[in-house]
Amino acid sequence: MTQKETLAAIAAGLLDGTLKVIDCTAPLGPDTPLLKLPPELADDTPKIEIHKISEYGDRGPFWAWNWLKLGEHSGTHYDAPHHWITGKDYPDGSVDTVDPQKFVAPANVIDCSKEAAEDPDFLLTVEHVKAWEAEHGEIKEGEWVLMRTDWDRFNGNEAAYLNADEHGPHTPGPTAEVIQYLMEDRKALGWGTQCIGTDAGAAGGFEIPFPAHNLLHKHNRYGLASLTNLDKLPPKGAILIAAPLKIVKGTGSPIRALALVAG
Ligand SMILES: O=C(O)C(=O)c1ccccc1S
Ligand SMILES: [Ca+2]
Ligand SMILES: [Mn+2]
Repeated sequence: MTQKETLAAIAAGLLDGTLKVIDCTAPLGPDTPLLKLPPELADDTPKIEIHKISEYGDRGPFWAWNWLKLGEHSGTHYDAPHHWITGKDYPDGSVDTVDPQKFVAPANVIDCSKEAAEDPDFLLTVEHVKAWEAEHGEIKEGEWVLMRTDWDRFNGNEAAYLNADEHGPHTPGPTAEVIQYLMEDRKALGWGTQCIGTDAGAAGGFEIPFPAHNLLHKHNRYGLASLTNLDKLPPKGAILIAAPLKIVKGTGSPIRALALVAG
């Protein structure tokens, strides 16, 4: 099949509905859960605000529009290499300089939903990833690897989504070795999760603090956080559209994550 025929088939599938578009994005507004870091360590992203400029009234008779107070790393969002000190020097490491060719790519979805339901501190290991590859096929260079935990079910309740106690947040994520493996052995495009960030909740206390951020961006690769509806994606075969806003020198951006899935 030629590229033209491939595109024509995609167009036909989109129009007749046999090629499904799955929304992998959480609602973005004042109720969006945001990361809470230890106050003695860091400042946090402020809550999202949506301010009305006009709504067909005396300040704009025929139109409605708002202005936003919005952090780059809010809701379903994209982490660019400049987000982390290990990626700070890449000339193509901010959201406005990442090659757009990287904004559409195949996705591997590793289902950890049962493990995460049993243990909120569940960590995906290289053994898990290799067992998954043995069943579904190898992760190929340039593909996304997404950790399905169905944590999006808590997204409407910030306390449940962050799941913190006196010891800190308890949310699932990867070991450092998994990210090392995906970056160095598989040359994956990046790593995505359904939790507040690409790292596990306890990752601040790991030997390499926040290893997913550290290693993804050290390798000039990308992260996705707060994804939804990964339960609607197959283990392999989906195409993920994950394009950040072209924020000048931006370290990340809220995105509308969309997956193309064969019907
Ligand atoms: O990239 C993020 O939004 C994120 O998860 C994060 C940001 C800053 C510090 C730690 C983390 S864990
Ligand atoms: Ca769902
Ligand atoms: Mn982020």
